[in-house]
Amino acid sequence: MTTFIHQQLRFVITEIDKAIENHQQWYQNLLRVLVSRVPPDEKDLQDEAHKLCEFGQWFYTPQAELVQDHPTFVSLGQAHEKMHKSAKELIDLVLAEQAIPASLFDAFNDCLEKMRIQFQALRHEFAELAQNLDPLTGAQTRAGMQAELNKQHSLAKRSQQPSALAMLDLDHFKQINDNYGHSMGDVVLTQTVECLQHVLRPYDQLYRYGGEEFLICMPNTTLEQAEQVAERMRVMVAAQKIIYDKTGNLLRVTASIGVTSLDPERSVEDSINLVDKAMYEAKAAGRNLVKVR
Ligand SMILES: Nc1nc2c(ncn2[C@@H]2O[C@H](COP(=O)(O)OP(=O)(O)OP(=O)(O)O)[C@@H](O)[C@H]2O)c(=O)[nH]1
Repeated sequence: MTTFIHQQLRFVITEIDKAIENHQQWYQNLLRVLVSRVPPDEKDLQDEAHKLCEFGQWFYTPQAELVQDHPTFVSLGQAHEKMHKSAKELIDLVLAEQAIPASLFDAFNDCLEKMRIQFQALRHEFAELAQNLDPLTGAQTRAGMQAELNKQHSLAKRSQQPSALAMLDLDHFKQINDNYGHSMGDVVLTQTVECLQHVLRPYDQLYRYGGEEFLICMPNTTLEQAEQVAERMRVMVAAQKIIYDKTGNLLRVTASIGVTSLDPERSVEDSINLVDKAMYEAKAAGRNLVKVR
């Protein structure tokens, strides 16, 4: 499944809001066609009417590519298409000066209601996703962290599926703020999260745990694999090219990373404490290091 960044989520929510409003307006016009026999909109008479309304024009273009595979969007796409096809049947009958059977009108209303429910479900889902993302970096906030860790913990207990945690803290971050300014510090945080997201798999979870500290939960990952991922993250963070002035001068940043397993035999809190300890060991041993506990 696609991982969305905060800005993308906001953009999609705006499109959903527009679609809800436009379809409200569209429905009123349809009623005028059906009841008062005003001429219909040409677009509604086309077989591909669902691609021609404003939402369709957005949904069926590359612009909306990032949501087209999303399961709730797939269902919405189907409900939306069915509703437009059903509306076309009603309009065709009106144009042929035939009565609309009550069953057909009921079927249309049913489609309309299903589509509205899908829109609301999507809005709710995306608003919730956006709420749980840190607006600066796009990493997840700690809001949903405990629930996710508990879930992985009980999965590990029931199915013997190993999970691992990593705690990553940027080194001497205060100096970055002091030397280059707080807004440059913000750029470093944002760029680092982007860089980490390239290393992580879609089902890994990246949480902003504190200012410049991130907790990573890696489901279905052994301790050895987690150490390799952490090593890749360390190398990628250190290799980042962060430009800090107009002449293209680069700023370098490194990270200290602790790794441990989300061991079903101990509590989630104990695993977090342990991964934190491992991260501090990496700091104490000279920084820009991975330590496993
Ligand atoms: N720019 C920026 N700075 C932040 C943010 N959140 C926390 N910080 C800063 O991060 C710095 C963290 O500093 P310290 O905890 O002293 O750690 P450090 O300088 O990274 O040193 P070590 O962790 O020991 O390597 C503080 O100066 C915070 O103000 C943020 O959102 N943006």
